[in-house]
Amino acid sequence: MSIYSRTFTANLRTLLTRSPPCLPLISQLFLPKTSARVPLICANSKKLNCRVKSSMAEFATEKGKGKVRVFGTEEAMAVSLAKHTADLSDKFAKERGAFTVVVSGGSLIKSLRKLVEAPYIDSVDWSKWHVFWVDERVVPKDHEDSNYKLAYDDFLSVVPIPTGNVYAINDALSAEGAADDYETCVKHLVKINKIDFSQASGFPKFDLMLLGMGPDGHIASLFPGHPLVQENKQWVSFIENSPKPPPRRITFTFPVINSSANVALVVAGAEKADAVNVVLGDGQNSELLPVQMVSPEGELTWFLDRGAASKL
Ligand SMILES: O=C(O)[C@H](O)[C@@H](O)[C@H](O)[C@H](O)COP(=O)(O)O
Repeated sequence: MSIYSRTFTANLRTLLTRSPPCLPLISQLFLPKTSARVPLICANSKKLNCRVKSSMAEFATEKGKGKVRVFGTEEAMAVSLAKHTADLSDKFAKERGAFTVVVSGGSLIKSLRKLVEAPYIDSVDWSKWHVFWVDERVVPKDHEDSNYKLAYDDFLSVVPIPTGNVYAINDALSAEGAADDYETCVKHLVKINKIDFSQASGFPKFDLMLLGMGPDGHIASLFPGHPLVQENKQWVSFIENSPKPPPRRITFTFPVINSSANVALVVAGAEKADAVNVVLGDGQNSELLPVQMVSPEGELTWFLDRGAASKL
C-alpha cells in the first residue's frame, strides 16, 4: 500500500488518534480538498513524511517549536488567522478587559484582511484592542515605508479601535530616541496593568504577537548575525544598519517576544521555504536563524501556506 493512498491517510489518522506517543501532540487533521506534503512529528521525535489529503493540516512539533498549521493557499491561511486572532481577542477581552496585539510590517497586514470582513468586523470587541508594532521603520508616519501607515491603510482605518489605543512610534525622534520613547510608553502601560507582565522573565507579556518572517529567517528587525539578536536587557532597541531597507528601525527584543502569551508566525511564499525547513524540518544553516530563537512562554502557532511548507 502506498503511503500516499487514501487508505493510508485514513489509517494514519486512526493511528495518530490512538497511538499513545502521538496522542498528546497531534491535535487535528482535516481532510477535504487538496494535497500537501507535510511532516508529522510525533512525541518520539520520529518524522513521518506523508501526503495528507487536506486543504489544511495541523500538527504539533517537538517541544518548544509550537503548533504548525499548513494551508493549501494563502487565502485559506488568512481565513484561519482571522479566526485565531478573533478567538484570542474574545478570550483576553473577557479575562483581562484588554487585548494587547503586536503586529509586524510586511505581508502580515495583508494576511489579516479577513479580520476586517464579516463576521469579525462586527463580532470582535475592537474597543478592547491595544495595538503595538514589533518593529517600526524610523520614517514619518505618512511615509510609504512606515509600518504604521501600512497597518493604518489596510487595517486600522477600517476597524473602530480607539485612537488612543494605537501605539505608534514618535517619528520626530532619532532611532535611539524613538526606541527609548517606545520602551517608556510600554513600561507605563505595564505599570497601569494595560499590558500584562511576566513574573518569570521580568518583561512585558503581550497577549498576541503576529509576526512575519523574511526569507533570511529574520523576524521583527532582528537579523541573522546582528548583535541585536543577543540583547537581553532592553525591551526596545534600535538598529541603524538594517540589511532590509530602510536602515533605521526600532524593534522589540527577544526577551519581550519570548515573554508573550501567544505568538503567531505567519509565513507565505516558496522563497521562505528554506528558512522554514531549518526551523521545522531537516534544513541546516551555519548559524542560528533569529526565527529559531522564537520560543514564547505561551503558545507558538505557525501559519504556513503551501509554498512556505514546500521543503518540509
Ligand atoms: O518591518 C519589517 O520589515 C518587518 O516587520 C519584518 O520583520 C517583516 O515582518 C519580515 O521581513 C517579513 O516581511 P514579508 O512578510 O513582507 O516578507
